[in-house]
Amino acid sequence: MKARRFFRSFLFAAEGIRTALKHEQNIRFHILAAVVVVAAGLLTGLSLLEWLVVIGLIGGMMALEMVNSAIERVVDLATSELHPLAKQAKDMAAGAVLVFAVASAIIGLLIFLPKWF
Ligand SMILES: Nc1ncnc2c1ncn2[C@@H]1O[C@H](COP(=O)(O)OP(=O)(O)OP(=O)(O)O)[C@@H](O)[C@H]1O
Repeated sequence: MKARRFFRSFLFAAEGIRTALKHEQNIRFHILAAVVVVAAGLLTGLSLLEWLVVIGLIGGMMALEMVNSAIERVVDLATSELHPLAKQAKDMAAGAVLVFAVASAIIGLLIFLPKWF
């Protein structure tokens, strides 16, 4: 019974990922960026620790982008009117994505640049 519930939750999560891929252009951009980074990593040669960091950042970025999209939907569901709290919620969620993206870019540069130059 528990295993069935776990499996159902897994299916719902997979459905969420499919929805994000279908409707969110940002997610598709992140996938493209991830493919480029992984290709660069394979060509450059990364240590195990560096791969762990890169994979963690890629996964974190995509997960955060999906949470941002989920927050946008919940806000839109809660109100169709302009409300300062709706703006704050959406802007903070977008800000969280930006913070993680900037940190990821800096970490990526710190990993790759010394190997290239
Ligand atoms: N109900 C609302 N009340 C007040 N401000 C809102 C509301 N909905 C969106 N906004 C604000 O309007 C701007 C654009 O919002 P929008 O929902 O188009 O988001 P977005 O970031 O362009 O997302 P996306 O295009 O990925 O759906 C943002 O600053 C957002 O905070």
